[in-house]
Amino acid sequence: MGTRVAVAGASGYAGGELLRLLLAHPDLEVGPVTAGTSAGAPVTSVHPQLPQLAGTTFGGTSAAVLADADLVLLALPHGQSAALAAQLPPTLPVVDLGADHRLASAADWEAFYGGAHAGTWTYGLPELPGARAALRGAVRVANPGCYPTSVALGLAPVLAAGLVEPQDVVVVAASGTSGAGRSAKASLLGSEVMGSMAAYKAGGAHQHTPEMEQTLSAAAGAPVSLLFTPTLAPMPRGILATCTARLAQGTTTAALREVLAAAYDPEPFVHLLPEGAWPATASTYGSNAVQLQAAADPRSGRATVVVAIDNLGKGAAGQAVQNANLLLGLEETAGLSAAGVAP
Ligand SMILES: NC(=O)C1=CN([C@@H]2O[C@H](COP(=O)(O)OP(=O)(O)OC[C@H]3O[C@@H](n4cnc5c(N)ncnc54)[C@H](OP(=O)(O)O)[C@@H]3O)[C@@H](O)[C@H]2O)C=CC1
Ligand SMILES: CC(=O)N[C@@H](CCC(=O)OP(=O)(O)O)C(=O)O
Repeated sequence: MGTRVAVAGASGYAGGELLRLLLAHPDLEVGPVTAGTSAGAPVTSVHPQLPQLAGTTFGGTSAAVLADADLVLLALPHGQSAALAAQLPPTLPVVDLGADHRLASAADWEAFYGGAHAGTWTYGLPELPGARAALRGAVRVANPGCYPTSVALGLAPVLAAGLVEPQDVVVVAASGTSGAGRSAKASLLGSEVMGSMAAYKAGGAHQHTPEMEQTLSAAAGAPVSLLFTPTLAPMPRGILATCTARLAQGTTTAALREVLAAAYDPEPFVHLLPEGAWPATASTYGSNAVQLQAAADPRSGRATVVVAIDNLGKGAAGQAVQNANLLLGLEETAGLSAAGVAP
């Protein structure tokens, strides 16, 4: 029998994408599949795109059900993972797609999410320096947030190289509507989203701000201050993050690109585009790919790094499978594609 993977929150958007990836994975197979209000319903009634699971129904979510697997993927709303994970056998590998175990600072958790801080797990962004080795030896992994994945990959190398200043980083990012989860469907499918873009949680209020600062401060070796403005775009999937930061003295476009190329040329999923080409979400659609580009603007004194991902791919389920591969000692790229679906 292959390695069985349990998915909690399998009736959600991230859960559905996890199931799609697991069904195509050469070494993993779908184990217990659990949900909340959808428990008892056929999987295909929620995910008609997964005919291989005809005949399978969602189970109720409990530690006992999930423990009947070799690895557990938690795709539950924020605040729902910690209590459940605490009841699982400590040796059972778990990747949590939610935020419960991402932040080291209890004060930041309480300020942005509320409630008690559950603790910190190994942060699952394999392309960050040193992360891969830590993930290979980990049992519990906090999968990063969708926006923080894009921003960290864009800015960490240039901050680490001292090419931009750690203070006054500004990020404006657009997300597809699936980023808000299935439960937001009724309002997101309505006329208020189609044909319009809207900012939300602006003015430093978004819960991903401390997660971005945490990762980037570690990369820079100095505290990073960052203003993040998320926007909702009328598309089902994708994140386009536009990150700008003050240039350090003498930083050129060539220097930014050289550092990003050195960081990502060996990476199977992260692609620095040819100079002058800028990322588009469509190129990453349905994949675990990341596309990025950078330029220095001496006139404004700022660097721009633009990053595109699929929020459900590298922003959630793809990254979780990449982390699961590392935890289980499998080929890191197994079951994952860097090729997007286009047009
Ligand atoms: N969507 C995205 O792009 C990304 C999502 N994530 C994270 O993944 C997680 C899931 O997000 P997403 O798929 O978008 O959310 P959805 O709202 O689409 O799905 C939530 C899932 O959790 C289940 N659920 C809710 N409450 C409970 C409960 N009390 N007990 C058991 N199951 C419950 C739901 O089941 P049911 O519907 O049957 O009640 C559903 O399966 C979140 O933590 C999110 O932050 C991370 C990165 C990106
Ligand atoms: C469009 C939209 O609403 N996006 C969500 C993304 C949250 C999410 O999915 O959270 P994690 O990535 O932390 O798990 C938001 O901005 O809150």
